[in-house]
Amino acid sequence: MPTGRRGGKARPASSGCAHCARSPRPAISRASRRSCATDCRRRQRQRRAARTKRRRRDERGAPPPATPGKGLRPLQPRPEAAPAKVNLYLRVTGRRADGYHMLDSLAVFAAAGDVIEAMPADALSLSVTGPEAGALADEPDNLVLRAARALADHAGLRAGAALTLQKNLPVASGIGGGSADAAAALRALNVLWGTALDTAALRGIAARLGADVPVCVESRATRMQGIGEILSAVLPLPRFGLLLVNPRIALPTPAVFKARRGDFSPPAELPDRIADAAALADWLRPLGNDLQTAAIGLCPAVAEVIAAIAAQPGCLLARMSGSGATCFGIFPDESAAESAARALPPAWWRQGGGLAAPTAPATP
Ligand SMILES: C[C@@](CO)(OP(=O)(O)O)[C@H](O)COP(=O)(O)OP(=O)(O)OC[C@H]1O[C@@H](n2ccc(N)nc2=O)[C@H](O)[C@@H]1O
Ligand SMILES: Nc1ncnc2c1ncn2[C@@H]1O[C@H](COP(=O)(O)OP(=O)(O)O)[C@@H](O)[C@H]1O
Repeated sequence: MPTGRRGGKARPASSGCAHCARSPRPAISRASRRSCATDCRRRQRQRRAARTKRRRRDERGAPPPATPGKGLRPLQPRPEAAPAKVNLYLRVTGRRADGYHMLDSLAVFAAAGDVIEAMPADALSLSVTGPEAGALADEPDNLVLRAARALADHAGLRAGAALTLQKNLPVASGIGGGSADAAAALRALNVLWGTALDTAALRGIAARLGADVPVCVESRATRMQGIGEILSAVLPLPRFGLLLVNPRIALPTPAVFKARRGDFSPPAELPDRIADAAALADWLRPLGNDLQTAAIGLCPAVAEVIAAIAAQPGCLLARMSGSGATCFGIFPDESAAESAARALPPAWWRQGGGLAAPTAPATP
């Protein structure tokens, strides 16, 4: 008759160890059988102790100890892309009582970007590498660490991680590098810590870190409204080449919003269909970037960069992204954008190519 165990599979009775009903091979010695029985008694004692501890904790109503969740944890760090955000148009539609501006913008994500990696560790740490790392040397509170703390708080964890940021994007440059890094850290730690939050929950945490962070969770073409937290899917965009150029002058976002003058703009009207890169540029042309004039006032090099991009063969539109000073050009394809990048002054930061693959599944 099978000797069943509570909630487990029935095991056959045997002449082996009396405690675990393990059936030793006939060749096994008496000494081995004795040692098996000793092991089993020890395991039984450990299981009993654990059950007693759990029961006592339940009786006290205490929560389980704060440790990372039990989801999948990568043995090797999976590099998490943090693609640059580009505002194809940006309209300032109003201002809230707290000083934040209401926006209407179409954000896309370039193949160029930073990279985050997260490894298991007892404490939280960040090491910054890459060509633009120097600009963050004096950063007192990197957005990557702020994102990690925000996720741990949300999940009620006391968890650590050794984070690495490969900083390729210029800092304070209107392409949301810090926001992309924060969003990538949330995604990487959501896996490492097994917190398994969905995209909508990650966006909620992201919104507490900065206006641009929610859109960077998925990194797909998205219309941003409100102060950046109201996100809606857009019609499929045609394939096009994207050139990014920064004159290597940092432009802080608050200063540009402060310098903006003039009326607010109405939101854009989105077409049903955009046939190709030329039609995309034609639609975007009148929509503008309402921060561009203010940015040029603070940093005249922005006008120089826009003129240089516009003069490249095949350029369909040249404009500033976000609060600058990075500017972008739309080209018929990736190779035209790459050629234009090579033709521009090497003293500028230039990246030509296409769009990034989305970094998270689309939110329903
Ligand atoms: C302008 C945009 C357009 O995508 O991009 P960037 O130029 O930063 O890349 C964003 O709205 C920037 O978002 P983000 O850089 O996350 O801004 P936050 O850290 O939240 O805010 C920095 C400061 O910018 C101003 N700010 C930001 C967003 C907004 N909708 N209205 C504002 O007035 C506020 O002065 C705020 O104190
Ligand atoms: N990982 C990070 N990358 C860039 N900037 C960061 C980061 N962490 C904190 N910051 C701070 O955030 C500010 C905005 O950075 P960034 O996102 O690069 O600007 P923008 O949104 O204009 O492209 C920087 O001036 C810097 O002080």
